[in-house]
Amino acid sequence: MVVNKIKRIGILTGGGDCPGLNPVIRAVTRTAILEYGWEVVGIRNGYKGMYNGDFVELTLDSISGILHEGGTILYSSNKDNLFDYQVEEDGKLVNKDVSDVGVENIRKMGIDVMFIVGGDGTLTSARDFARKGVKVVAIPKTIDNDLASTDTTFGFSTAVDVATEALDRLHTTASSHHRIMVLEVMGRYAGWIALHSGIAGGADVILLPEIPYDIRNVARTIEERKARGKNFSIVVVGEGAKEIGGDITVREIIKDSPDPIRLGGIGIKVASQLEKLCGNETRATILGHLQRGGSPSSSDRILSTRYGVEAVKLAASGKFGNMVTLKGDHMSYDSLENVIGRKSKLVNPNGELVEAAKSMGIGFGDE
Ligand SMILES: Nc1ncnc2c1ncn2[C@@H]1O[C@H](COP(=O)(O)OP(=O)(O)O)[C@@H](O)[C@H]1O
Ligand SMILES: O=P(O)(O)OC[C@H]1O[C@](O)(COP(=O)(O)O)[C@@H](O)[C@@H]1O
Ligand SMILES: [Mg+2]
Repeated sequence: MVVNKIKRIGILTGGGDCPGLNPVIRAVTRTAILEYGWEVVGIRNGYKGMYNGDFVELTLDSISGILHEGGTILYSSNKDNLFDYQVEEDGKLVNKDVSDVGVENIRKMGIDVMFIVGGDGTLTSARDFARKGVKVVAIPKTIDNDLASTDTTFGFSTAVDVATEALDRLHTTASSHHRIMVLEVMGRYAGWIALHSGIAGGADVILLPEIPYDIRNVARTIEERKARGKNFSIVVVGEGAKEIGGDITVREIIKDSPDPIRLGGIGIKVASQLEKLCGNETRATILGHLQRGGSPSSSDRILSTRYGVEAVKLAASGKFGNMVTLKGDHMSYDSLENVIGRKSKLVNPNGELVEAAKSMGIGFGDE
């Protein structure tokens, strides 16, 4: 019954891009057209496109060949909060709530349901549009894997693969030169990418935002390796890692971004401290946006497809104001109110994975 009321859906991607966005767009479009006979409209550049009316018709043809492509054919933005949007009025720049303009634009386009793909920021706006009466179905995305309502987000596995490959490559050059190699990876305040790639890439030390470290403990782990005849070491640092009693390292503040802090620089700091303490030549690599670009892994393609198909089914059954989730191996959903109300999902310092790593002799700098 609900199905018959939907004729046209819209889809937008917001926040930092990540591998898997194109497979989600493809899954939503194909399922909507093939299973339900709906029309699909893409909204370009995240919420900015909703404000400017930047819409594009999505057809089976136009989404063909994007499954393996990184990025998003709809583009993305981590600025442009329509509830607090910068506009020019009487020659002055002022911030205003222009969300009604966005709602009116999608109404004029005949969009019955909005599919919104994003992380905590994008989904905060999605919740606010749902509160205004827009029929919203949300799909979680972030390489950081820090959204609490779902077990795993797409993009994470690809980011971990990229970081793991970087560690494999750093290993050989570290060994040739008896160096300490420090790799800084993304993740904001969550250490998932650092922990997973560190284990997969055989790191000797993993520094996480969730486990503040003492650099002397890190140096001791490296010295113990040297005593066993290993004169090189690999350290993975999550960008949000900090010393015990210390602060996060901020790279820059992006003023017009609702989440203005950009982390970065901790890898260089750790490398220079270790060079002094251990005496080995030390180099730092900041992996940066290589983790976000490029083709999604096969598991991310599958996960994105599952999220996309499930989101369309959720809309067809009239369950609006929800985000699709993965719980164990089951697709489910949670209300956007709950999703946004929850704290970020962080690494448990006493969890099984950290304990397993410690059992393997990996140092975390805390002891
Ligand atoms: N607190 C907020 N309230 C409403 N919208 C927000 C908020 N934070 C971010 N947004 C909007 O969500 C989008 C993406 O934000 P960002 O946090 O950078 O990415 P992500 O969705 O990956 O978390 C931007 O359009 C931004 O304006
Ligand atoms: O691309 P930018 O603006 O430099 O932002 C970098 C940040 O975005 C991320 O890559 C992804 O974060 P989001 O999922 O919240 O967009 C973080 O890991 C990183 O700290
Ligand atoms: Mg965010």
